[in-house]
Amino acid sequence: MARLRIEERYDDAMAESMLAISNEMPGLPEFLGVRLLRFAAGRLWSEADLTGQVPTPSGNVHGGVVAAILDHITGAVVYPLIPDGHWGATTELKLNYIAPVAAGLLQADATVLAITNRSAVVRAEAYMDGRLVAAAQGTIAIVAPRAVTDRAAA
Ligand SMILES: CC(C)(COP(=O)(O)OP(=O)(O)OC[C@H]1O[C@@H](n2cnc3c(N)ncnc32)[C@H](O)[C@@H]1OP(=O)(O)O)[C@@H](O)C(=O)NCCC(=O)NCCSC(=O)Cc1ccccc1
Repeated sequence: MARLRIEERYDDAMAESMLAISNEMPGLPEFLGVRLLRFAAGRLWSEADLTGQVPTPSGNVHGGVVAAILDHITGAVVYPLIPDGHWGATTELKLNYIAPVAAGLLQADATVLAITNRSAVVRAEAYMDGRLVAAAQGTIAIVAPRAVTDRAAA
């Protein structure tokens, strides 16, 4: 497969489908209250109402909640760029907590910095009241469906 640019890979129908699926299905996004808002080629915007999240003893939202949200959007942003049925498997994610997060509305966005046929490097940032509170960067492996992998190995 030839190396394609992000704009050439972008599938708007897949992006729409991701918005519908991710915002309706139960699971971690529902648990965290995170909603995907909008995709563009290699970009994703989201928000999460952290009002109901259990705070740490210091009264702030647990860092793991913010990490899970950034993990979710760094994976999700890749889907409109990869072949239908492939899996975006996060293999590494590093994160800086920059400021304490109080209960309220968190805004987070993800950007694909680079993508090949096998992996993507993605950056994500989280904001509270316009202030940067966390930044992450990760590697997403692009994994073919098992049936394709199994046929190639046979
Ligand atoms: C698969 C790979 C990434 C790379 O493996 P490779 O270099 O290709 O090596 P190899 O071929 O040796 O396979 C190794 C093992 O993988 C298995 N396998 C292979 N292909 C498939 C397949 N198609 N489906 C299922 N399994 C498959 C294979 O059977 C073998 O299993 P075994 O060891 O025999 O039992 C592996 O390192 C891995 O799974 N890492 C963990 C990633 C992870 O769980 N990340 C966190 C969740 S992602 C997330 O949350 C992001 C997100 C957010 C929002 C929305 C959506 C997404």
